[in-house]
Parts: sequence; structure tokens; C-alpha cells
Amino acid sequence: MATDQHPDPAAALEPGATLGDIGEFALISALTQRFPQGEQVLIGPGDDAAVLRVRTGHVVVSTDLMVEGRHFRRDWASAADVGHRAAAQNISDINAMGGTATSLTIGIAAPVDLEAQWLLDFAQGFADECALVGASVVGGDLTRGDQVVVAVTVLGACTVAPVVRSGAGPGDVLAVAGRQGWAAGGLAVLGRGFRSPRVLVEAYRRPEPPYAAGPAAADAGATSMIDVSDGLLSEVAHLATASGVRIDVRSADLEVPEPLHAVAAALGGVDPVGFVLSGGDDHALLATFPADADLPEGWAVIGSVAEGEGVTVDGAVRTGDTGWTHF
Ligand SMILES: Nc1ncnc2c1ncn2[C@@H]1O[C@H](COP(=O)(O)OP(=O)(O)OP(=O)(O)O)[C@@H](O)[C@H]1O
Ligand SMILES: Cc1ncc(C[n+]2csc(CCOP(=O)(O)O)c2C)c(N)n1
Ligand SMILES: [Mg+2]
Repeated sequence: MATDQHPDPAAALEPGATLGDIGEFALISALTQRFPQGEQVLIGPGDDAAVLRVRTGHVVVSTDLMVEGRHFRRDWASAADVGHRAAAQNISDINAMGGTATSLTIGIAAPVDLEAQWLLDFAQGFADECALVGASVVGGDLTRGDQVVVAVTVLGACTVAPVVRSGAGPGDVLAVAGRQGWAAGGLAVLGRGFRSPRVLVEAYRRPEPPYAAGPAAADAGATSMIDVSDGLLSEVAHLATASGVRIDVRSADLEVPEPLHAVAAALGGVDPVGFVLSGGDDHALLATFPADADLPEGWAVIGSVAEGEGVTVDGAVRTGDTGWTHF
């Protein structure tokens, strides 16, 4: 469907032109031109609401906020990186239900003196991440704020029953898919004013959630699932609490990539496994499976489920950091 047309300011964006220079409706036009519409979209950006074709009997919905200074810093990541991450963390929540994201809306607050190019690059990064799963940005909102705030809502579909947090049972195994701990290593490095190991900094800037692993786990009979946004142990605790079980993580089964060893040593000999146990931002998936299930590609067993409550590491309650909390 046609969008309210305005000249694309990206074509002749003066270097340093701000949001205030471009104006709200020209900005919206420039943003939406970066969002291709999939065949599930009947009405995309441009009307009072989007209209979507729904193929399955249920819609999976999630929403996530990103606040400048809290979730990202403009001096630590490019606009495109922030766009990729804003999309990734939302798509990941659909992945964690065993679903596939189809459509997203994106609300943006930004200062009037923000460079317009930042917003357009953000939009391009966001669109490029959505393209990885074939999802479309179908609408949004734009308003003035004192800092950049991004509020995204994602809709998705599951072909089999959604995998909830509450289905883990005694005897199941705990498994992980995707990188875990890398982003926390990158964040630690940036926090100390460094830019390397580059692979960790890049993992923080632009996570690579295992998008195929969620639906594959659902197909393989996963009994519970969650994505790791706050920290591995705190997310395992959500599974344990929701399912009414005890979950033990075997630290020897956790993959600790070489650069994390280097960072841990540089930080004065901290335990590199700590990044993996309590780090967030990678959006790895955690799931439980029946012990006799064939784990899909990309999944590795890291623990077990028993009767009881709470989370243990190698059989003992771990004191200290388990993950990020806001309050
Ligand atoms: N303000 C709110 N109003 C209604 N429900 C909320 C609110 N905040 C959180 N929830 C619900 O609480 C549950 C847990 O929220 P949370 O934000 O921790 O989700 P998450 O997927 O674990 O983490 P992340 O935000 O990192 O994706 C979700 O089902 C969410 O929809
Ligand atoms: C600049 C900067 N400082 C710290 C962090 C770490 N961090 C912030 S919020 C969060 C949990 C997920 O948030 P939510 O639960 O709101 O989705 C994590 C791990 C970051 N990403 N950037
Ligand atoms: Mg989640």
C-alpha cells in the first residue's frame, strides 16, 4: 500500500543534518523506505495501523525497550549495530517460544539534535537483522526525547505448540544453543576503555542469536525454553521456578572461548566461566529436553533437571552474580 510520500532526505542529507533539520514526516518517510514489506503484510507503514495476514491459529507477541546509556551507548556501538541489536533481542524472544518472527513495530524517541544519518543507519541495521528471518517492519512511532529510546513489538508464528518456561521435568537435560558469555566479555572490555579482543566487542555490539535453533528445539520436543538476555544462571532460574524443578549446570560442559580467557586474565585473573554463567546480551537459547531426545544441530547439553527447586552449579548453590537486573 502507498505510504504518505515525502522526499527522501537520505538522498541529499547535508553532513550533520539533525532530526530537527529534516522534520518528523520526512523522517518517517525516509525510515519506512528502508523497510521492505513481506507478503504477510496487507497494509504496512503509512496508515493508522498495519494489517497482517495470519496463517496459524495463534500469534506470538513480545515487546522490549532499549534505553540509551542503559542498553547501549552511541560511543560504543554504531547506529547500525544498535539497530541490529534492537531487532535481534526482540526476534530472539519469539525464537525462545519456538516461533519465527514475522512483523515488528518500532517506536523511537530521539533528541532533536541527533544526526538524521544516525537514525537512518539505525533503521538500515534493524531492517537487515529482520531480513535474516524474513520479518517486516510494519509500523512505528517517532517522538522527541532527551535520549534515544527504542520500543519494539514483535509478532510471530509457531508451527507447533509454543515452548513455554514451565514444562521442564525431572530427568530432562538442560541444553544451550548459540554463543554465551561473549557479549559480557565485550562489555567488560569496553567498560575499561579498550576495543579488543575485537571478536568479543563485536559480539556485544551485534549479537548473533541462533534463530534456527528455537523452531528446531520445538520440533525436537523441547519441554521448556528461554533466551538469555540477562544472564545464563538467572534465566535457568526462571525455567526452574516456572517448572517447579531443580536445575544443575555442569560448568565443565560450558564452552569458554579463548578470548574470554584472555580478558579474564587481563582483568586480574577473574574466572572466565563467570562471563558464561552470568553474562547477558548474547541471546543464546536455553532449553530442556527429555533425556532420550535427539538434540538438533547447534544444541549442547550443559546440565540436568531434578526434583526440588533452584539452580545449582556442579551440585552447589553459586553465590554472586547470576545476571542483570534493572532495579
Ligand atoms: N510492564 C509490563 N507489563 C506487563 N507485562 C510485563 C511488563 N514487564 C514485563 N512483563 C512480562 O513479564 C515477563 C518477563 O518479562 P521480561 O522483560 O523479564 O522478559 P524476558 O524475555 O525474560 O526478558 P527481556 O526483556 O530481556 O526480553 C514477560 O512475559 C513480559 O511480557
Ligand atoms: C551500555 C551498556 N551497559 C550495560 C549493558 C548490559 N545490559 C543492560 S540491560 C541488560 C539485560 C537485558 O535488558 P532487558 O531485561 O531490559 O531486556 C544487560 C545485560 C549493555 N547492554 N549496554
Ligand atoms: Mg526473553
